[in-house]
Formats: sequence, structure tokens, C-alpha cells
Amino acid sequence: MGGFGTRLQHAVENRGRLCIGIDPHEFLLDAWGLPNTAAGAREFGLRVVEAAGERVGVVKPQIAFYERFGSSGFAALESVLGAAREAGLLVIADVKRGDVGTTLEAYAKAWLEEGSPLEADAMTVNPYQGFDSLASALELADRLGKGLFVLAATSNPESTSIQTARRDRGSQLGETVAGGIAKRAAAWNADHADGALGSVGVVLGGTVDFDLLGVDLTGLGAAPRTPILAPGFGHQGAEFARIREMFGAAAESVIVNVSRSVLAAGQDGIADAIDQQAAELEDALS
Ligand SMILES: O=C(O)c1cc(=O)[nH]c(=O)n1[C@@H]1O[C@H](COP(=O)(O)O)[C@@H](O)[C@H]1O
Repeated sequence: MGGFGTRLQHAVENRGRLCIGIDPHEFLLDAWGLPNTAAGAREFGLRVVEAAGERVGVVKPQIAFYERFGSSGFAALESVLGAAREAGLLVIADVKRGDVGTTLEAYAKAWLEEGSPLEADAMTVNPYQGFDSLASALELADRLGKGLFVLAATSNPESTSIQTARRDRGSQLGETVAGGIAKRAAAWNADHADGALGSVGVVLGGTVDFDLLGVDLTGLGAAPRTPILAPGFGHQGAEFARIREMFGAAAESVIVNVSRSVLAAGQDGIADAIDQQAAELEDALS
């Protein structure tokens, strides 16, 4: 059915733009009446998947909340990833990997290769070692029909100190770090997309000022469009009502992640909370 971008486009058309984060924070496990153990994180993830399965198209497990339990945490995560994919959800593994090419390739195989115990549909990658250091993961994802989301303008307030920095030499002279990364992702999609939406997305926080960050939203919104994973809504302060104004020409490509603001509803309230946020998001985008 085509590459990740095409599957994402299909998920958005059928299930909307909300992505549910699977982030079993210690305080959430406690609020859900679950133990702060790998078994608790597994149960939490499975219940989120159950609630999300009928309601949205995409989930984003944040692996730090599983990794903290060591090997039993990874076993728990394997169950959650398997259940999510079985439920027909697209899974973005939030792993934020980045390294020299051959090492990054091993990470990409771990998270994207068919049959890997941790197989997901897409993973988040960190381009701090240079966009070109992502080449092995870009090529692997392309070959396997999987996706990547490259950190570009992140939602945390500390991000601007690095991401607004401007290059003082080379072909991208004057461009910000964030703008340059977004441009490279869009260029990759222009060369490789097999449909209206590319398979290489960028992470753009809903809390940031894209003018200040120097991100070319028109370029991201041009065909083939570049998917945008937008965290920062709810708990970190970004609001659905501002998405159109903020993302402008790229608004059609935004996948909105919510984690704590929906997970805080607890296990009895999560299904209704997802329905409510999905309806609010659709309202804001219509
Ligand atoms: O890559 C991410 O998903 C991410 C990037 C970013 O810039 N900011 C950010 O908050 N995230 C992740 O998105 C989720 C946001 O969680 P909430 O603030 O609880 O909605 C967490 O899993 C973060 O790790």
C-alpha cells in the first residue's frame, strides 16, 4: 500500500490528525492504579492502545518510559508495539536516535526492520551530527517503506539556543539550523515520495515561533508535502485553536501529539478524553 507517507495519509483521512502518546510516567501509573514496574507500564500501554485503536490512526510510544525498567521494560514495550500494530495503528517509536552512519543504521534496523522485535512504522531521529549522518536511516526507511521524523524545531524552551543558530558558511549560508533541517527533509521527499505525502517528516513543536526558527512552512507544505509531528499541545501549553495560524501553508500536514493531557484522564476516562480531543482538533482544523 505504498510507503509510510502514503499509509500516514490514509490514516489521517480515515482517523484524523490526533496522535496519542504512550508515556507511562510514574505519576500516571500511580493515577491509573498501576504499579511503577515494567508490568505496570505494559498494562498502561495496552490499555492506551485499546482506547486509541478505534479512535485515532497513530500512536507514539516514548521508549524512555519503558527503557527505565531495563530488559523487562523492553519486553513490555514489545507487547505494546505488537498490540498497536495489530490494532491497525501506525506506530511512531519515539527514540530520538542519532549517531555516525553505521551505528545509526543498526538503530534503524532495530526499530524499522520487518520482523524486528521492536518493529515500528516510523522512528524519531536526531540530526545533531549533521543531516547527512542520517543517510543510512533515510535509505533503510525508504527501502523498507518506513518513516522517519527528524527533530527540527523542538517544543522545549531551551531549543532556541541551538536551533535558531545561523550557518556562517557553505551552501546553506544564513539558514537557521532548524530551517536547514526542515529544508533537507522536504528535499528528500521531493526526490523520494511515492504519493502526496512524503515518508520523512520533521518534528516541529506547537510551542515555538517558526519565524524566529527560520522554518519555511511553504516549502514543507509544497507537494509532495512533508509530514509534521507536532508535540507540545496540552500539557506544554500549545493550543489546537492556533494550529492553522501557526503552521500556515503546512497546516494540512500536521499530526498533533498529545500525551499527558489525555493520559491524565485515567483508565476509566481515557476513551472519552481521546474522543473529546479528537473532536476539538477537528473543530479547530475545519
Ligand atoms: O519527538 C517528540 O515526540 C517530542 C519532540 C519535542 O520537541 N517535544 C516533545 O515533547 N516530544 C515528545 O512528545 C511528548 C509530549 O508529551 P506531553 O507534553 O505530555 O503531551 C513526549 O513524549 C515528548 O518526549
